Amino acid sequence: MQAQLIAKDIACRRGERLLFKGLSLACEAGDALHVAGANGVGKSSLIRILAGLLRPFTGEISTTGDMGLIDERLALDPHQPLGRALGFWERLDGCSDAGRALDLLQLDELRDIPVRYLSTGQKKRAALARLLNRKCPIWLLDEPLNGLDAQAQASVEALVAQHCASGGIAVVASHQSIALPGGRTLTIEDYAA
Ligand SMILES: Nc1ncnc2c1ncn2[C@@H]1O[C@H](COP(=O)(O)OP(=O)(O)OP(=O)(O)O)[C@@H](O)[C@H]1O
Repeated sequence: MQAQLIAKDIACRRGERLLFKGLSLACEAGDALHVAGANGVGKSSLIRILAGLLRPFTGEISTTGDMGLIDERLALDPHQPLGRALGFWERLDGCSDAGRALDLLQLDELRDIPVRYLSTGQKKRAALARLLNRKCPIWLLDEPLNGLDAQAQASVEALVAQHCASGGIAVVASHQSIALPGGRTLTIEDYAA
């Protein structure tokens, strides 16, 4: 079955504030979508709603295919060397070609460094390596370019393009511009409540 992600008539309330309402989107296999907007408009909230981690105030989400989320929380043991921390998930995820992600993200030489010592950009690349190893069709990326230099940003854009070219879906929340295949953008301010 092909990947699909559909959100219908979503409203989001945080605390006492309605952030946005009437937001719908539909992504099919191969689609990428840039979720844009200023700080605090609700980009992360939308990503968390799509991931099933936050209940929408109104509306419904339906998905076909597994989802993988990258946000500011790094789901890797900070006390383990990077190679071992990734290895833990590789075994759980049944990943057979773990070296590929380390290569693609230029992490090979950091294998023996404890995760807590990695720089911001290195941690972001480690999170992407874990996502690649999971081989899930729907990627939800919250500010994936934060902390990355220009070369690493271009690598992320290339990885997303590759993922979509092979039938994946990518929804990317970013306050900065990002080159995604198809160039579709959803601006949260357009749905301000
Ligand atoms: N648990 C919460 N209770 C109340 N308000 C919250 C809660 N979580 C977030 N907010 C508020 O909801 C708004 C949207 O937050 P969100 O993190 O989704 O914005 P964002 O567009 O991703 O911002 P940024 O670009 O700064 O990451 C913010 O004003 C934030 O303060």
